[in-house]
Amino acid sequence: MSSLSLVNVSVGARLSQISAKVAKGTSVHLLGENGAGKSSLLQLIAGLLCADSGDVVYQGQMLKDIPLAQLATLRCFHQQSVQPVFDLPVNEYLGFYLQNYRDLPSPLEHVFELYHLLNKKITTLSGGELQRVELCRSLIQVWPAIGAGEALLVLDEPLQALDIRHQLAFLEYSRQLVDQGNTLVCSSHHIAQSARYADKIWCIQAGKLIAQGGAEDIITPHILKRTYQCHFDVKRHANTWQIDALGASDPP
Ligand SMILES: Nc1ncnc2c1ncn2[C@@H]1O[C@H](COP(=O)(O)OP(=O)(O)OP(=O)(O)O)[C@@H](O)[C@H]1O
Repeated sequence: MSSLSLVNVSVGARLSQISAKVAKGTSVHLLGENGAGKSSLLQLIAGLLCADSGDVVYQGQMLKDIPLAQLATLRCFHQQSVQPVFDLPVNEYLGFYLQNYRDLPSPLEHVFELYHLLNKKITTLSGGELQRVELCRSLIQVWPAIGAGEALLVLDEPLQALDIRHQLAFLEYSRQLVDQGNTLVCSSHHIAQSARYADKIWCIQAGKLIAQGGAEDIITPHILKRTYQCHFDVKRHANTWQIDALGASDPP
């Protein structure tokens, strides 16, 4: 069953006639150059941007007909950059979102290694520390749905600012969440990590979905060149990928 269907969706000059399906319990990574439309598509999927034409259907219901309060229990949206406005310690900030939970769910505390950050003021965190707190906050919002394997996780550049250890910890954890039935749609500028961890990759170029499929079909020099206007050398190892960008001009 499809968790999410996009049917011929357009938004101004930002997205043009996008049609795709996301099965429940799968992960989709969006690749594309700056300004291609990845964030716009994620905002649309999260119900935060209205389509000019076409439909977004989530679990058999038109997304625009789902009350925001209900949607907020089913899907979370992690923004690409968040400026903290509250000068609060991290534990008090996250406490706003915990609702009926007394403590931070331990998998989140563990994956995002928040132990030593909990008493720090949120305004004093490094970029990567803030990213870990914000990812944690996004997942807390839908924690009951995650537990039931019913959540839709819409994450704009979740790997941004994370060091490599925290990138891998997040990617491994998101794989577990997807294997439990949750659905993940995220954007990424880390092509090799996406090739390794995504079930499906969507390539966005100038607001159009120009290619979609598994990594073995999509992560090719030809499709990456169409996506990024850049030449690539691609090598696949056992379960990792080596992807070298060779530059915009023709290779010698
Ligand atoms: N609120 C807005 N109103 C009008 N145009 C917008 C708005 N937000 C973004 N755009 C435009 O839509 C296009 C797609 O932007 P978007 O943020 O979706 O790109 P992106 O693929 O996420 O890029 P990046 O990799 O730089 O994050 C860009 O041309 C951008 O200038």
